[in-house]
Amino acid sequence: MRASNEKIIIIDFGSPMNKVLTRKIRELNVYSKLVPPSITAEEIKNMRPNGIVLGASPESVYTNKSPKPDPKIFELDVPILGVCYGLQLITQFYGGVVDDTKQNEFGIVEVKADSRNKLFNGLPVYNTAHMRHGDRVKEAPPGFFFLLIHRAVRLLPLALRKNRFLVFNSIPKWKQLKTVMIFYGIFYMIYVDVTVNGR
Ligand SMILES: NC(=O)CC[C@H](N)C(=O)O
Repeated sequence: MRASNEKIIIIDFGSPMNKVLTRKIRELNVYSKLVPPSITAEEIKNMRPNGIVLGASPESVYTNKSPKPDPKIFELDVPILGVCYGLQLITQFYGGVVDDTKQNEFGIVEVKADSRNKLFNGLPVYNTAHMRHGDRVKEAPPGFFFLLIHRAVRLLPLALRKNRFLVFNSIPKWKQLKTVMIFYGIFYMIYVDVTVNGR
């Protein structure tokens, strides 16, 4: 496979999954770099990434001690993907509500996709995802909407906001996503091997 010139920056908020994510992106022949939350938007801009991933964390976004990125990253003209905690950060930043479900969930769950969206072209409507969380997105921010629904709790918004396209070289089994979309949050761990149709 030919290496692409693309570069993805992953902000590490403390979960070991962020290292897995970094490696998985590299396996797609896309350069990826894991950086601490203290990195500034200016520093990221100078790295000229094609996309930014806000990674997972054991912390909860609504506490004081939770790590936060430089809010100016949201002003950069770079697509952002939020995974888990990253999704919750985006939700909170844009005025949605994240709360505590008071029950930790760890393992495989069934999720239902909005099949009208091209992101899910060629994939079954019902799928499984690997989850590890205690919090949920209770209310999506204005302009965002849920694209993946957990059967029990609606905590899987893959939210569309702006037409900023993030292009990975290819995503095996998600090859339709040569165009992975926009500015969005995703709680669906496509990079975890145990996720059917994920990787
Ligand atoms: N996987 C995660 O990033 C979890 C985020 C957050 N700590 C939660 O419990 O929901």
